[in-house]
Amino acid sequence: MSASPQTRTRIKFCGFTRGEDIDLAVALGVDALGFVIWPKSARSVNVEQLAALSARVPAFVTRVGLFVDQPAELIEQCLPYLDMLQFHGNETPVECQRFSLPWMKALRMRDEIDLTHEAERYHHAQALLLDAYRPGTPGGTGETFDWSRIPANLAKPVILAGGLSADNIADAVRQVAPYAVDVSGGIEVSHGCKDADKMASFVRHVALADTR
Ligand SMILES: O=C(O)c1ccccc1N[C@@H]1O[C@H](COP(=O)(O)O)[C@@H](O)[C@H]1O
Repeated sequence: MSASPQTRTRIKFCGFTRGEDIDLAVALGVDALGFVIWPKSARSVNVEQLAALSARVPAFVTRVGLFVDQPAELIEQCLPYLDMLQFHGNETPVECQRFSLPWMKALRMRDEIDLTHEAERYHHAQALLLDAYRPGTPGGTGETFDWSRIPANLAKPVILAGGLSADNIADAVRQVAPYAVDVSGGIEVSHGCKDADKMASFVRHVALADTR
């Protein structure tokens, strides 16, 4: 539910593990930086690493913690270092809502998903993040999905994710007109290590698409 007209597509870069990559993303004007707390990810950081990386993020840049069906106690430990939560597993609306921070719910685009219903179900979410579906993997697959499956006028802001890169982001922004876009693999040299040129090119292509 968007209250005001959108002027530009917001950008979230996800999966930071290195301070120098954070500095580059901030310099590029990226709106939100994601930290994967899920330990099975090749991009995961623990609470101590999160604290150190989070301290590097200046004011007015949103620090997002990504969790996949993890214990509430662990999430509570991370809260002081975050501004927003990203639930990327099978968390229920009640489970997402029990913390003191705003949150987004990631939905994987399996064939039978009903996004209108999910938007009602997760009505306390600030946004819905739409990602590709690969059985057995919660996300970060580097795969795209058919963007035409996203209904127009969904009751929640859409954060488009899944296999985005400088090569396809302009098409994605023009076709979907999402509130924001989120990328991890498409701006990396290797898992958790971001590529300065890919990050800059991604931001440039979003801006170009926004102006047309
Ligand atoms: O990045 C991960 O390792 C990850 C692990 C578990 C769930 C989600 C994960 N990342 C999120 O997945 C999407 C798409 O990533 P990609 O651009 O296709 O690599 C994005 O929202 C990441 O935040």
